[in-house]
Amino acid sequence: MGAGKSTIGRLLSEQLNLPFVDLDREIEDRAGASIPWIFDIEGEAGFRERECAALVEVFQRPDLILATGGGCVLLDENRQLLSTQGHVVYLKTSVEQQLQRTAKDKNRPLLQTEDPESVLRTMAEKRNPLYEAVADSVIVTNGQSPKLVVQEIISQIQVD
Ligand SMILES: Nc1ncnc2c1ncn2[C@@H]1O[C@H](COP(=O)(O)OP(=O)(O)O)[C@@H](O)[C@H]1O
Ligand SMILES: O=C(O)C1=C[C@@H](OP(=O)(O)O)[C@@H](O)[C@H](O)C1
Ligand SMILES: [Mg+2]
Repeated sequence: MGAGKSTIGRLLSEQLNLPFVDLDREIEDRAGASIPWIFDIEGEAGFRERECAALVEVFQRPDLILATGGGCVLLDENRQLLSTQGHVVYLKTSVEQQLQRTAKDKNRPLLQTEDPESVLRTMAEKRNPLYEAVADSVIVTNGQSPKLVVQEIISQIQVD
């Protein structure tokens, strides 16, 4: 969360002239409800089911740039799809930067706690190895403008 997936995904899609899909927006459209509402009514488990179903459907479409949510790597099935059928870019970001970038946004239910920093640290411990495992490219975003991150992705994809 706050790594810049949604922001950079959109900019990258414009640069590469490919359709852009934000998986969270896809989940909201399919559900006819917001992410906070889904978490509230169905819990994280309900959200993860919806996330998996949306991911499977998106992968049936032709080439596109996809921004997932940060927890999309938690399910084996999702990791399998991402690593076998996608070129995955891991936007590696420190907890300090995540905190700065998410501070004012109330739309991430998992961070609406008294201590978002410890939530993010616990998540990083569990998730960072999963991001490393599915990634084809790794880009550190700390202190880098979105424009620079996009340029870095394009140059890495061309090298690969
Ligand atoms: N490289 C960056 N440098 C500074 N701010 C950024 C960067 N990437 C994203 N942001 C800002 O951080 C916030 C969260 O970005 P977002 O794209 O929603 O992240 P994610 O989808 O990974 O949770 C937004 O306000 C966005 O403008
Ligand atoms: O990391 C997570 O578990 C989540 C990240 C969010 O997306 P972003 O990573 O785009 O904030 C969104 O999918 C949901 O709030 C859960
Ligand atoms: Mg996002």
